[in-house]
Amino acid sequence: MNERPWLVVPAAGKGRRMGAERPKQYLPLAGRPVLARTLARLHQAFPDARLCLCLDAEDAHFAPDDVPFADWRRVPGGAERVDSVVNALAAIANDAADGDAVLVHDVARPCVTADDLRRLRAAVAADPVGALLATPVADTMKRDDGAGRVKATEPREGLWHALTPQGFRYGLLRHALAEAARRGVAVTDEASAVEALGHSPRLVSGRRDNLKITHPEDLVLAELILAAQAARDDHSPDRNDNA
Ligand SMILES: Nc1ccn([C@@H]2O[C@H](COP(=O)(O)OP(=O)(O)OP(=O)(O)O)[C@@H](O)[C@H]2O)c(=O)n1
Ligand SMILES: C[C@](O)(CO)[C@H](O)COP(=O)(O)O
Repeated sequence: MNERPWLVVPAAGKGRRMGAERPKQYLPLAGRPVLARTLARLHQAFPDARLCLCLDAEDAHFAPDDVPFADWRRVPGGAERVDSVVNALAAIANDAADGDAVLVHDVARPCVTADDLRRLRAAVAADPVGALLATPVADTMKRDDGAGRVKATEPREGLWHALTPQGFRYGLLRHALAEAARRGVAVTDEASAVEALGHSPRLVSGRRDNLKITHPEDLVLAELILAAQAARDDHSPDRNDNA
């Protein structure tokens, strides 16, 4: 496996659930756009990585100065997240080898730590199928009856929240996504496409504070998480990267 991973960052979403005046990746988070924060975390862990950044063709907010990587390219986003990832994999087809590691990370997850990123990368290197960060479900799970009442309490044993990054070898991931599209399999993350081939990606237990900014209150939480992480880690570059 090539030592320099490929990073695919889907950042072409509209942020409809956020309901802001611009896509959530361009909202300020502790003084910088969410996109800049997320890319800074990825760069901290993988300074030599090759980045594919999926952006909406009509994106009017992107600032190239927010990209800290030397080796990066812009790729047009697709209609859904999975289409953005497919576009990214197609864009690197001439440069990527089937055995190269590709880590896909939502731009909307700026609180991922360098430690989790490196552990995920190591798991991907060690596992022929691939791996994803995930965290065990901690709450009691209810199923509704479709009319606002509880139908059942579902067992939570063995249930995990899928996070990102999710990492796979280039050839397997491209094949899995193509097959999922051909068979009409619903794909909300990379792992589900690989699972549909009959494989079992490895679950790498990640931090619960690797939240996906989705709703307005998540932005407030993310700001608190970044502050707590910076206070915990004297060496965090986030302490000095507000410029
Ligand atoms: N067509 C799309 C849709 C989503 N994404 C990206 O996929 C990640 C996860 O998507 P989500 O959180 O659902 O983001 P949005 O699509 O922006 O949000 P919403 O569903 O509320 O509109 C985000 O980093 C988002 O930018 C993407 O690259 N291309
Ligand atoms: C990939 C993902 O972040 C895993 O939790 C998630 O599936 C993407 O979120 P979406 O709301 O389904 O786009």
